[in-house]
Amino acid sequence: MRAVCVIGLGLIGGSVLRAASAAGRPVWGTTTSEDDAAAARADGFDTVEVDEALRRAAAEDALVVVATPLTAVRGVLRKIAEHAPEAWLTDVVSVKDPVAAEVRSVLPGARYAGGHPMAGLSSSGWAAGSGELFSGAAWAVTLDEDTSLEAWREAAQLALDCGAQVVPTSAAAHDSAVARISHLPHVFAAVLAATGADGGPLALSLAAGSFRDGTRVAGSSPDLVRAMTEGNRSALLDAVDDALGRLGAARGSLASTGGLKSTVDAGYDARRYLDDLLTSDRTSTTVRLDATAAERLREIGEIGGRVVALTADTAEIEIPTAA
Ligand SMILES: O=C(O)C(=O)C[C@]1(C(=O)O)C=C[C@@H](O)C=C1
Repeated sequence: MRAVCVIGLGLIGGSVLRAASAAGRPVWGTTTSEDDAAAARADGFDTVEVDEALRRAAAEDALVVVATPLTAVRGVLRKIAEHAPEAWLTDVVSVKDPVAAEVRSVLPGARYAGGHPMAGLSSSGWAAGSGELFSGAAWAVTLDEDTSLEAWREAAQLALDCGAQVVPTSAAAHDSAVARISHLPHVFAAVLAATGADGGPLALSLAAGSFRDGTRVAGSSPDLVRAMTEGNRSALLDAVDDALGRLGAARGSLASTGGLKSTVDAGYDARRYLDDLLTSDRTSTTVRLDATAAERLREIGEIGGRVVALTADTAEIEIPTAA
């Protein structure tokens, strides 16, 4: 089993390290946080300083996983270029196009496929992580024209070892999807929390389920939220525009007719669809891919003992999810 070297041992990196280790892979990690390093060591994990971690990655032909905030990625890639310029490489950063662009410019020899586990908590740091964080979660693994299939397979295998479900996507399609279902919710949560707080102590002392659910991620680390939302600026602007259009329509309708029917009905239908998706007894994931990506994935055939099946005409991919 290929060894795994994790750079950044916060909530996500720390959870990858634990899960990969539990899957039986040799693992070590490195972090600039003294607290996270000490906590990881106390839990029995091998942590070393970054140069040593990367020298070891080169010697053992390990998979290097970048698990730092987007703002630190360029510096980390430069370090990797110094010690392991042809590394097997993936990352768990929540935007994919900017990371892929950095890899192309700083580490052209790396065998890279981007990754993004769709799991998190509003708390951060090693102590908040767990080897089960990704269990059953979707994990995007990016496939673009210049992605090597071997690198894609390595990144997908890590996701499977962490108990996640692989969702293949291009970096650009990922970024616009995630702008809507992750970055926009973080902006909404911030706006909602601040708007509710403007209602004063009475409003907050009456706050119950809807306000708590809608504002939960407003309690996430502001630095991390800013790094992911600002890092996906263009796609997020489109999503914000779309949402503003809907809010404007809701306001217009409320002001003119007093009715919110179309707003509420559209939200209800969307949420019911999501619930069906989450609760259905799925034995496979179906993702629509463009024809080129589908054709390339067909070459992989199988990852982690699971067959990747493509339906011929529609360029959809079915990945059985049963472990
Ligand atoms: O559950 C949370 O607290 C999260 O914010 C997790 C969440 C999200 O759902 O938006 C946030 C960022 C990650 O990149 C992926 C998932």
